[in-house]
Formats: sequence, structure tokens, C-alpha cells
Amino acid sequence: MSANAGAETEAEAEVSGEPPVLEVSNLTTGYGDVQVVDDFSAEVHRNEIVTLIGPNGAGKSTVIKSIFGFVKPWSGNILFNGNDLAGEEPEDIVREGISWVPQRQNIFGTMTVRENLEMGGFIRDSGINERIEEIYDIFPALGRSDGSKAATLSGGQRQMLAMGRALMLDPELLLIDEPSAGLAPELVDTAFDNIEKVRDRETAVLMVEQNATKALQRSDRGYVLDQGQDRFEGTGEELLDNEEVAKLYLGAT
Ligand SMILES: Nc1ncnc2c1ncn2[C@@H]1O[C@H](COP(=O)(O)OP(=O)(O)OP(=O)(O)O)[C@@H](O)[C@H]1O
Repeated sequence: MSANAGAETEAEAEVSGEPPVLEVSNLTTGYGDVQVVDDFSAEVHRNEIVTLIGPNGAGKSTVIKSIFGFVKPWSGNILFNGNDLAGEEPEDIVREGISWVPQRQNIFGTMTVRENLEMGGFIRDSGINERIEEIYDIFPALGRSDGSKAATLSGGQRQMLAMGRALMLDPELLLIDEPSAGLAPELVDTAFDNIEKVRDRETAVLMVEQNATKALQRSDRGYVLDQGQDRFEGTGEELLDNEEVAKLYLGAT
């Protein structure tokens, strides 16, 4: 059972009366016959950054992969705007309005920034150039590198491009796997600034992050996953202030 540090938060989120964009209920899944997620439930509302934290191997990425259709749920529901995604393939899930920023191999180094973005918009019928301009408006550094090969970008710019590619389809929900992974420490804050910009443009964000303290500082809400189970949930601030969470998961002494 989770220690619901976030009772007020859930209530706050529901003040608007809007149902969650994403509602994961009692998700259980794994690989082969090894179970790694056990009865996990979570919600993401519009205008929210929600972070999953927890130890290595807790099942965080598996939750994200289940939402995006790479791992099939054994039981439970994954509702996106009320439609059950369980069992759908990633290409259908993308069309429904969820994009994924993988941790690795998320850009094509031999292609230019613009070509990468065009590829990201592959299923758009129209409006590709307009959307690229919107992405450049969010991330001006990408606009300045429009014709540069992606391989020549810095680590932070690559991360921005990976996010830009995923945003080309104007998703309602962006799933991000470890946005700060591999970034120089001075670029981590910029990565989170960029995620806030995305949230502020009406795309909800669900991310997995090892840099738990920094991620929770920037999150509207968070969930602590341990051995596949939801141990704690609450606002970022509530989780940061929770002594047990701090001791067990944030490295506090
Ligand atoms: N493709 C796979 N096949 C088999 N087992 C897997 C696979 N991917 C992950 N696992 C196992 O599932 C468990 C949960 O892994 P997962 O990557 O979801 O955890 P995580 O919380 O994201 O960990 P980390 O923070 O280390 O990335 C681990 O024991 C892992 O070894």
C-alpha cells in the first residue's frame, strides 16, 4: 500500500473537474514469466509534470514502456483520455497523442536538425514547417542550428532535439526516459527548464529520472516505485519533505 502523502494534491488536481489525461490502474506486468510491476496505479493531469523515482530495477522504465505499448500489461488498465491503451501497438499509441523520448538513440546524427524534426513529424499530413517553427520558438538553440548535422550538437542540444522530435506530433502526453542521463551537471537544470517549457505549452509530462531530488523539485507530482510497487506518492514538495522518502530514496542521511 502506498503512503499517500499526496491526498491534498489529488484533490487539487481534481479541482478543475477534468479527468486525468492518463490513468494507470492496477498495472501488473513483466518479462517472460518474471513480474516486475505489481499493481501500480498513477495519474497524470493536463499541465502536470509527473516523475517516477525509485531504485535501479524498480520497474520505472517498464511502466513507461507499458504505457507506450512496448511491454504488454498482464493485467490492469491504461486509460488515455478515457480510452484503454492496453494491448495497443506503439504506432497506434503515437497517433492517439502520446510521444516518447527514449534515453538513447533518440536522434539521427548524420541528418540535420531540421531533417530530424521532419522525421519526428512523419505521420503529420500537413503543417510540418509550421510545427518546426513552433519547436524553434520553444527551443531557440535548435533554430540556430537548423542546418547543422545533429552529430555536431552538444549533449544538451541533442537532448533538446530528441524532445523536439517527440513534440513534432503535438502530443498531449510526453513520456521521457531519464532526461538528465549523460548530461554534464551544468546542463541538467537547463534540461528541466526545457521540460517545464513543454508542460507550460499544454503537453503533460511523465518522466523517469535517476536524479530524483532535482526531478522532484521540478515536478507537480511524483510516485516512488520500489520492487514494482507504488510506495509513496505526492507533490514533488511533499515527497522531498517526507523523511522516509528522503532517507530511503534521496540519499539523505
Ligand atoms: N527487456 C527485458 N527483459 C527482461 N527483463 C527486463 C527487461 N527490461 C528490464 N528488465 C528487468 O525488469 C526489472 C525492472 O527494470 P526497469 O528497467 O523497468 O527498472 P528501472 O526502475 O527503470 O531501473 P533503472 O533505474 O536501473 O533504469 C529489472 O530487474 C530488469 O532487469
